[in-house]
Amino acid sequence: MFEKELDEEQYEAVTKSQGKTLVIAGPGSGKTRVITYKIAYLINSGVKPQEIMLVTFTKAAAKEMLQRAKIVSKSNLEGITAGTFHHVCNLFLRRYGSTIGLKPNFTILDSEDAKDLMESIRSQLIPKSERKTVPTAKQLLSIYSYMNNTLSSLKEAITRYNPRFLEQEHTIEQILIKYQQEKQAQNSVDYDDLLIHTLHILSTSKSIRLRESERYKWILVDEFQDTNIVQFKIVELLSTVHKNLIVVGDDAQSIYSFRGARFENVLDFQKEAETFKIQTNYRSSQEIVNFINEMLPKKSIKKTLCAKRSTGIKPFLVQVFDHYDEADFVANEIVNFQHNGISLNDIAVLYRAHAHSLELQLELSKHNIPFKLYSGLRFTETAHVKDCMAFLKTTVNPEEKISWIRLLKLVNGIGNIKANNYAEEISKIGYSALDKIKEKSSDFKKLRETIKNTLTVENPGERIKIFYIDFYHKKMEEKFEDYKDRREDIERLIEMASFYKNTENFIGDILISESYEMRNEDNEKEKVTLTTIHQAKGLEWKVVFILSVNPGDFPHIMSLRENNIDEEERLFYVAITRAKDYLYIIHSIGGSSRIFYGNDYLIRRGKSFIDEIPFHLVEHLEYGVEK
Ligand SMILES: Nc1ncnc2c1ncn2[C@@H]1O[C@H](COP(=O)(O)OP(=O)(O)OP(=O)(O)O)[C@@H](O)[C@H]1O
Repeated sequence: MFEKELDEEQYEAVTKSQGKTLVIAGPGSGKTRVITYKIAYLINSGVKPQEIMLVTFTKAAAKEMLQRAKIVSKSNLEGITAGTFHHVCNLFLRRYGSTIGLKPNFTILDSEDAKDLMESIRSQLIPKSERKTVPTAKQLLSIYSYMNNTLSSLKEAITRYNPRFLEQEHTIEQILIKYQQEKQAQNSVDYDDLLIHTLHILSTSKSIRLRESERYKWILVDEFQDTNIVQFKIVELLSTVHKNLIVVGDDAQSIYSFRGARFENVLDFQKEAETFKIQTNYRSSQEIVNFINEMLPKKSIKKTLCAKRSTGIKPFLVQVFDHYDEADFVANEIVNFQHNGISLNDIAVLYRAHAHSLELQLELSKHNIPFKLYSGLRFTETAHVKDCMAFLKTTVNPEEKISWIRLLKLVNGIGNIKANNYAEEISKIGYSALDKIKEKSSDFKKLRETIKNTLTVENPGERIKIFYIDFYHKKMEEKFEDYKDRREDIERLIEMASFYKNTENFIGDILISESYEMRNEDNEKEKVTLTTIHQAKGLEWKVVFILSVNPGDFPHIMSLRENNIDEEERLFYVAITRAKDYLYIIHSIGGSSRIFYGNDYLIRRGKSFIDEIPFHLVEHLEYGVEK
């Protein structure tokens, strides 16, 4: 059965795997195929669908695998349990939730609901005057979720999230206790509870554990490298009786530790499991595979991929001067590919952080190249960039009310009505109206002062910088949980703006590129994909560009500071393994000046992936000039 459809290693993994089994699947080696055929193989060997559980990372993956398995097995697979951990645990709790006091009609709070509940508890428990120092509802949920998904203590979770909140540990604990009580009183659970409650029931009730694990003769887990400790324990407990736990994954592609994924699950499981490796790569050209083999992350299980495809072109290692040259280079290459008949849909640009794509977004717009973003909003649509642009607009055109309203609403104590009234006033009589506004808060005075100070400055970059340092950075910390990432965007915005002599031109360029993009949103079919590497997981393109492979950008600045770059190595590995035919790794010698960190030189001396690249495996290109 299936000898023709599978290669030798896949065949072994499908037909010989039983008991505790770890299938280490290299990138592009056909993980999906192995799982699909394993299901079909089991069915054809007489296993009933209801005796199989398949757990996947996304709902879409489960659907795709089942569809294929149905075709291969010629069975409708009626009764199989398949889906994400959340799905599987939800089914479980519908049956057994009553043992921990959940009524069968319990409801699930989605992330928004959970945030609303947390917010209301936070407001109830913390007096208004003290709220500033307490984490926001979103931050509290992140801490809570990390604690649940890693089974760590509150202290550990806070330390990992942001040690500055340690002072608030007691308060945070009170809020979280109340949050738990409230959920229980409302007969509801959040996403994490689905896992935590399931684990609790399975660990404490022997009869349920035996009944369920008697039922599931085979448990298959996809993307095992990204499971957390709770998920790992759940599938172990569910396979207590038959012990047929087949997990498939690639330890070298584990990239979700920030969410609690535990790369060590693979290594721990390997100690007690039989291991199969599938190492034929069906995706990339021989040259790219040679390169991939050399870049295997150091701490991962040894594997050597063997390319199935014929030879192609070596990956390109491109040295540019700075981000502008980088954007210019990529845009030009994309135009060339287009001329050579390659569809824009076959091209992707990958980066470590959304901020690295900003110049490119503008450059693609200038070249009329449509693109879609998998990660984040368009630069110009993000709230913090819009805030800065609103400020900038008020400095050139006091008559524009929309920008004034946006800006004034940043001030504590100014809501919609006041902001509208003040904006009306300023648009009529100009900046002098600012002095007539009777707002006593120091916040407002600060804003007024900031505006006045910037009016005498020519350079738009300098204007945003003053606005940011004197006023906005505090607002950003209050408003956004991910303010650190957003700070990078602001740095880039300042950097871009500083190339312009006059503010009107800068605003014009930014807004025109934005309106071009809006116009072309829906009617263009072919688009280049711009995505973070995290979002590119599992996907593939003919042409892949990896941007900003500079110390501090990628590897990320935080990982360099913490001297923890293992996960960055795995991210780099995920990135390079997405390419089928053309791979470009781009780094800059100039780099960006990190205005607010001020320690750029230090960081730039940190680890660089470029130093690790065997030079004979890549084609070298240089682009751009020293400015
Ligand atoms: N035995 C095979 N013969 C021909 N093509 C195969 C075979 N096995 C897998 N493939 C093809 O290889 C490609 C990569 O497979 P798949 O997307 O499942 O990889 P993967 O292991 O999930 O990779 P990654 O982890 O890098 O995302 C697919 O196009 C798949 O159809």
